Amino acid sequence: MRKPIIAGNWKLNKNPKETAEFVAGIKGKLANADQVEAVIGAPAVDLQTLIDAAKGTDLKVASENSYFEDAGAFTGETSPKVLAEMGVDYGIIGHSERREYFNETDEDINKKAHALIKNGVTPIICCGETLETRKAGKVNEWVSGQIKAALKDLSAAQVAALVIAYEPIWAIGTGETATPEQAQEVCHLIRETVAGLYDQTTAENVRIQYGGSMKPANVKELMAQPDIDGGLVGGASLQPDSFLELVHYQD
Ligand SMILES: O=C(CO)COP(=O)(O)O
Repeated sequence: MRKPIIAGNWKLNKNPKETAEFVAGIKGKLANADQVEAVIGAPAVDLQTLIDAAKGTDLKVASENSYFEDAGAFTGETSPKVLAEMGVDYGIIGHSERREYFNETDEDINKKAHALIKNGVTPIICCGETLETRKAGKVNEWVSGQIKAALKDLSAAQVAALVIAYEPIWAIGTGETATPEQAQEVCHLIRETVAGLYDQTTAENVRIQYGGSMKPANVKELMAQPDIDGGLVGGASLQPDSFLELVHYQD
């Protein structure tokens, strides 16, 4: 059974003070931790505050990006080894904003996945197509290509334990959500791709999130889809009440 995972991705929002305030706002209110995993992905400069504030709660912590080397002369980068030492649970990698604005390639993302796993941090690997690719009818080929590249040389056991986030770029921050059917179709394709690369058991274990304007008003119908196991949420994860509503979508 795949445990649903609702993860916020704060992007470049919130400072340490706002981070602590957010956690104070959800403290004692994650009532369904045995049924749904709740995660917040925060900027690197907020992670220590988030980890300290989340102690004693069921909230898990994610980084938004990390490098593929543990240490060395890599000015400005974030070490996956240090993230693990700090107690970070998940590492978001390959977000479309990183691919677009910071020129991250599929090869970088694969190296980052290996580095996180080596250090005991669970990757959340993002994929998704542009509107142009969708209009050209090339979603399947594009997304399965991203998945194959990101998972290169990972073992079946490693893939079964990680999380894949399908985020159609045209739905991110636009208010335009993919329909549950559109999201399900691609999440199913991702699971089929994993089954083809590995086996049915691995495909049945890997968790797949949808991301792109997920909010309290649409979370239920998206989560009702058989291949959608969670959400990666930007805007609607910034306020405690909205995040709590998403985590409690089953109520
Ligand atoms: O990019 C996203 C999460 O990683 C989605 O952002 P929004 O929920 O703001 O559309």
